[in-house]
Amino acid sequence: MSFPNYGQALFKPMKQERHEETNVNLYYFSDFERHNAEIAAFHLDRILGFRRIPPVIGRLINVIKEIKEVTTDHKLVTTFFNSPVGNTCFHGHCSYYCSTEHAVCGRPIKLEGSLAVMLPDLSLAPRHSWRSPWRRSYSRTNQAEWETNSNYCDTVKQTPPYDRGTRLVDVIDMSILDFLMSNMDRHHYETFEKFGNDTFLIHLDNGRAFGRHSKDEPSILAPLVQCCRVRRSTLLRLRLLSLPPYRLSDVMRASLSRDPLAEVAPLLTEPHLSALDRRLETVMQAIQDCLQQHQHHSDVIYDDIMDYPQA
Ligand SMILES: Nc1ncnc2c1ncn2[C@@H]1O[C@H](COP(=O)(O)OP(=O)(O)OP(=O)(O)O)[C@@H](O)[C@H]1O
Ligand SMILES: [Mn+2]
Repeated sequence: MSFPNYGQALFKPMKQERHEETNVNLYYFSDFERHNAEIAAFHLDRILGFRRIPPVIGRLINVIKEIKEVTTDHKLVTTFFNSPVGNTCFHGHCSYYCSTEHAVCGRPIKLEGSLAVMLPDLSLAPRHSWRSPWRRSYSRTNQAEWETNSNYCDTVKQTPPYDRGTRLVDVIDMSILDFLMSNMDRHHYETFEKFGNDTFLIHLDNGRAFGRHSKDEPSILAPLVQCCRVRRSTLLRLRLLSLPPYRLSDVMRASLSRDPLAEVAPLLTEPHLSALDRRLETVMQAIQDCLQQHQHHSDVIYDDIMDYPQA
């Protein structure tokens, strides 16, 4: 979406009700994208102290006044229609999913959506897209190597850029974030090319997170479990978020209540918030198991805050 002041944002419309859980027969790669997941992922990433997801905010949009009547895309205007119950819908033009069957509909003209801050244009700030070493196979029949080889991390650790610096612990942070929000769709992550290899990661596309609250997906934690490495700053933050006064679900609830869409309905339902606390316990237990399996704490804990005193 482009604004009159030339600002841009990436818009994802609401596709699914907040209380709906992803159908158990759907593979992760067929799941819908959820606008509230994009918003909640931004908040969670910030609460974890990572700040690798560009800001995302919710908006209730009037599809006639704020899209149809002001767009300069004349083709888009021709795709607006009224649904049988009188809601205003549109589908735009693209190669897949741009048809009346996959239209986006207002109620009757109001549409919820997420707006992500647009990163600088690729011509100004080129980004490198990195395939995650723990990428899923995106197939109903094939397994990825990490699913069958329990020594997989040893290979990753020897492969640049994971063989030095913080890249490996960055990917492990990413797996903790994804496990907490149950995102199985992290096929890639990005970096700004200008900053070389010693730089922070960027996590775009979080729309398939927060699909199920009643089930956890342990395989998302494979990088942590297989490598038994974690940043000390991450561990300290997770510990803090396990304490009653800073309970992750409470901090998330408070943070999400500041989003404009919270006035329509809470961004995450209570079962999703409790799932965060349950999954955080699982992460803490995984780190505990690693510490027990290793002789020295420093084998497991990557000390990235050396001037901060040990507990
Ligand atoms: N905040 C952003 N700023 C700039 N570009 C972005 C932003 N978020 C996503 N993109 C780019 O837009 C494209 C599509 O975004 P996204 O992956 O979220 O949508 P998608 O519908 O899930 O697409 P895909 O099927 O490719 O995963 C990606 O190439 C991504 O690099
Ligand atoms: Mn995607």
